[in-house]
Amino acid sequence: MAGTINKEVCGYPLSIFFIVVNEFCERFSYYGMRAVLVLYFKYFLRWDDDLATSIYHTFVALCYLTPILGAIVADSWLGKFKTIIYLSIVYAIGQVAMAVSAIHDITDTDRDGTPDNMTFHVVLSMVGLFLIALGTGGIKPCVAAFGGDQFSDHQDRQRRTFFSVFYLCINGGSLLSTIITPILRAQDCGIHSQQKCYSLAFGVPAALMLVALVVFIVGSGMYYKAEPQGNIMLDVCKCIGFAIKNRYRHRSNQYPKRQHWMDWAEEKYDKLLIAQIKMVLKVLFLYIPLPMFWTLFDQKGSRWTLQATTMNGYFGSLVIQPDQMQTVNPILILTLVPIMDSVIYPLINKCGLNFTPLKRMTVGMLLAAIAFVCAALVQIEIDVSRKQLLYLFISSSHFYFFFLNLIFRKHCPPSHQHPRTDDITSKPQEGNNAIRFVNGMKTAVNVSIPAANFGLIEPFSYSNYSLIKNGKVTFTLWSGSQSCEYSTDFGFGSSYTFFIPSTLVFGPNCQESITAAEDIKPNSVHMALQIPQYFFITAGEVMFSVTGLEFSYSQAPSNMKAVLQAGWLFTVAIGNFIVLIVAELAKLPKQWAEYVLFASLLVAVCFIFSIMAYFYTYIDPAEIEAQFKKNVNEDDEDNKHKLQKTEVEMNKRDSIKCHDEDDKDKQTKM
Ligand SMILES: NCC(=O)N[C@@H](CCC(N)=O)C(=O)O
Repeated sequence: MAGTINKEVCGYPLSIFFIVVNEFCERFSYYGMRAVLVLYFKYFLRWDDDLATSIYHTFVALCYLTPILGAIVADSWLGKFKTIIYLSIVYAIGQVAMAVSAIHDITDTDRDGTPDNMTFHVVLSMVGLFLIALGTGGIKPCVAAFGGDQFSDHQDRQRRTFFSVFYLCINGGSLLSTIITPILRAQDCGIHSQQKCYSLAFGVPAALMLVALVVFIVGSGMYYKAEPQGNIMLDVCKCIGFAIKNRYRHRSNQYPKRQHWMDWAEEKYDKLLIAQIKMVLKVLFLYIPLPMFWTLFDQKGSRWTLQATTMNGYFGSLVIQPDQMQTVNPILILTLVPIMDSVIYPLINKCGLNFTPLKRMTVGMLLAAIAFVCAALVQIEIDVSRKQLLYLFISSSHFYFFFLNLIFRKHCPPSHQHPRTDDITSKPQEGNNAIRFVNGMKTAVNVSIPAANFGLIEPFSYSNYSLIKNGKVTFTLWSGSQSCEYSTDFGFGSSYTFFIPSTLVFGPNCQESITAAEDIKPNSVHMALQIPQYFFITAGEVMFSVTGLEFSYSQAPSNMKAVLQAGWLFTVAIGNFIVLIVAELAKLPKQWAEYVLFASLLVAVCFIFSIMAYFYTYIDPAEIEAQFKKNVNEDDEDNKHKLQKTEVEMNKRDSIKCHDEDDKDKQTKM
């Protein structure tokens, strides 16, 4: 580090405290918003699964395309500090826009609980997501590098510890937010009507982004702020462009071939820069198959969350929301990273196996493929249970309504017979339960719970369905001035018809009198079945992602570490685009088949990657650079030597000349 750090605590610059806290809050903000995003698309904006998944992955892809932009702005223009400040403001505005877009009351003019001008909500949320992608991606390559800048050259150990703590902060922030924001989303809130509280679920991440910004600004006086060094990316592009042009100009056979096509830039560019670009290109070539890993990895937040909505979230007395299942990933990261580093890798080494970074990444890919096979098996289990439920539904409702029709005909004149409300034939969304009442009494009955009112149910008539969350619910039934209570427990995704018999006696409770018909059974496949797929994908992430980050850093030349980091993040962006393309092209009718397709594609890509990795030779960029510098110095020494020799000879000649002239002068004077 070129600057001086004044304040240090336990050998660490105090400034990194602000950077680490900033990262924690920023990742909380990002992952918290992302955890509920696909459900917001589906249930608030009312998009179908495919559109929700497509827009989700487009957003994630954009978040990993913008790091290139952030790196260019920081390196060539504003510097990292200012780039982080300005883009964090953009980011916070985006989060606020998302929170506002989720307030249904803004356009709910008829106050029925649903937005009346969906265009307003869609446009505002899309603008918000664009600003967030610009902010989060833009600052991503800057914050880590800015943290690294705070250390002096002799603080290598501390810098390494900083990066570990930094990674743990990422996952700590992500863990907390993926627990908290789904809880906030599951709350009911609103001014005129109570709806799922997406505005709060986006509002808290917005507040955390503001905290991140304030914390970063508070540390301002303590940072080492390196000046922008000029845009290395531009130099790299120009050098590659020149090499291609020069090669094309000299395409005829009369020109001797060069060892590497980049050597055609030698006429104009420094040999060291050319060597550095060769190192980068070698790694970038190896990156080509990597996006497929991210294609599978990032479906945790979309397809897997949607899968969880069709499952049973009861863990004893604890109820897990579908989007909260994503917390399994950071929990496993926080435990698996230390276990891998201190137990698994040393054990493999002890067995005499050379578990190189590229081998680890290959195994990481295979683990991700296994995770998708697990997801497919879970999906098959869900599909089978649904088929059984549909059969049960058809048989129970047929029997039930045959029975009701008999009662209607007996008690009710044709003019009073009301048509039956449309039966639900598929599982209610979001793990809710669809409930309706049938009034078999000769008087009207009002049924209500704190969260819903079934309204006044006419004699021998049906109420509409109401969606009710899981857990214990107490219904209050009113007829004139008489009332009674009926309580029952609901699971996830069921449908019930409750029958109020003509013989109902109102009293303190009517528990025994009301009969329930289970039209659709609650979700029976337990969410715990998703744990194996989360375990495999996270173990894969530790082997692939953590190793990949380290590999990208260690194989990059000193002045292009950021270039390769941007390249690494670019593979994540491409991976998310592949989800869109494959899902769109394949259009498989069965979800499990799509999971198997993705797993097979990753195995195929993994095979190609292992062949490429076999031919890769690891390098020590610092050594190569030192060699070049030595050669240049030796050349310089030679040149200096030659120059000195020439100067001496010239001086000699001059002095002889001078002597001659002096002699001549002397002779003339004499
Ligand atoms: N477990 C998620 C995680 O650690 N994510 C990191 C790295 C993501 C990536 N694709 O490189 C993060 O910075 O969010």
